[in-house]
Amino acid sequence: MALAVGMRVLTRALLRPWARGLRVAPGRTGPAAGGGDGMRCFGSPRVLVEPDPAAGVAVVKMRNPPVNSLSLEFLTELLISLEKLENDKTFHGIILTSDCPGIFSAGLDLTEMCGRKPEHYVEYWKAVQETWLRFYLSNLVVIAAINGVSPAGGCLLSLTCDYRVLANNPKYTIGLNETLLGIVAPFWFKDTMVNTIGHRATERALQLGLLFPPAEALRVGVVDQVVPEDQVQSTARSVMAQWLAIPDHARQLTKTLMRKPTADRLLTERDADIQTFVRFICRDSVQKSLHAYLEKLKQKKG
Ligand SMILES: CCCCCCCCC/C=C/C(=O)SCCNC(=O)CCNC(=O)[C@H](O)C(C)(C)COP(=O)(O)OP(=O)(O)OC[C@H]1O[C@@H](n2cnc3c(N)ncnc32)[C@H](O)[C@@H]1OP(=O)(O)O
Repeated sequence: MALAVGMRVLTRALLRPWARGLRVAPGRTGPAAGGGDGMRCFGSPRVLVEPDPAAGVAVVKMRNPPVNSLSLEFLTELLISLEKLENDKTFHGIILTSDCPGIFSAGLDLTEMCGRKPEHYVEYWKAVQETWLRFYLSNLVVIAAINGVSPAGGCLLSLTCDYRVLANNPKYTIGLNETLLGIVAPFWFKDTMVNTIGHRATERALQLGLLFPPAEALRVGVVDQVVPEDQVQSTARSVMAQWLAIPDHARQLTKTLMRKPTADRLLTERDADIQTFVRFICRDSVQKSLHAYLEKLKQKKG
């Protein structure tokens, strides 16, 4: 498909400067998680991929401690892993989960958006856009096994998936809480949420910066299933089997049909969106809010 090919070329071009110096980590030996045929785990320092070739599935574990914040390097590694799996005909689905106990992802890395130069903000925002586009439109079935708290960008990442399973732990809240930080969720964050839970629920959730605990997240539809913590991975696997039983080309085309109009909106306004982000993030008032928020996080410990 022209769009997919175009995006791939774009990704490669975008990734090249960031990817320089990144080395793929040597795989752990032994059978893949889920009883695969012994194919080695692979990945990079911040992303561990556990392949199960027999099932056509790979578990992608985010491991950017302490909180899986979506830094530029981490996003780059995630994209490289996704591209590698998409290019390997063995795989039809991935389960996206976390290797950091209690945290799925703390969202965008606040240090990438604070006290940096405008050129850095441009580079960072391109990576955030690219990650959203690539995950949102991936031909693979992508299931989020959400085993921790998932605010803002962490929630967005899970919303790009085809299905979300959340561990039933009251601490594991999920939502787009940007307004609480004095910032605004961009239109494509909002569109992704609208496509998932509808306009009215999104309007309320975004303005109030709601972080939903599991029962509430299920009720409003931010997640598809809430299960005991020790069943998140096994549930994600059974759901995956159900999705993989559908003829792949029909499922892929249907996914594109559903998601392309939303993705196209960003694709046509990509540069303008970068400019909007940079203008917004460079404002003194926004920088002050973000600094204050980061300080509050740091002081929590002391
Ligand atoms: C018009 C439109 C224009 C466009 C307008 C712009 C649009 C931008 C959209 C933004 C989207 C986002 O995702 S913004 C990010 C939103 N994210 C959040 O609000 C989550 C903030 N974090 C938390 O609430 C908590 O850290 C939480 C994840 C629950 C984990 O709590 P814990 O007690 O386990 O851990 P903590 O002690 O808090 O954190 C451990 C360390 O990690 C750091 N840390 C925590 N979250 C971090 C983060 N997101 N980025 C960087 N660093 C983070 C802390 O400062 C600590 O650093 P040390 O003290 O040094 O160890």
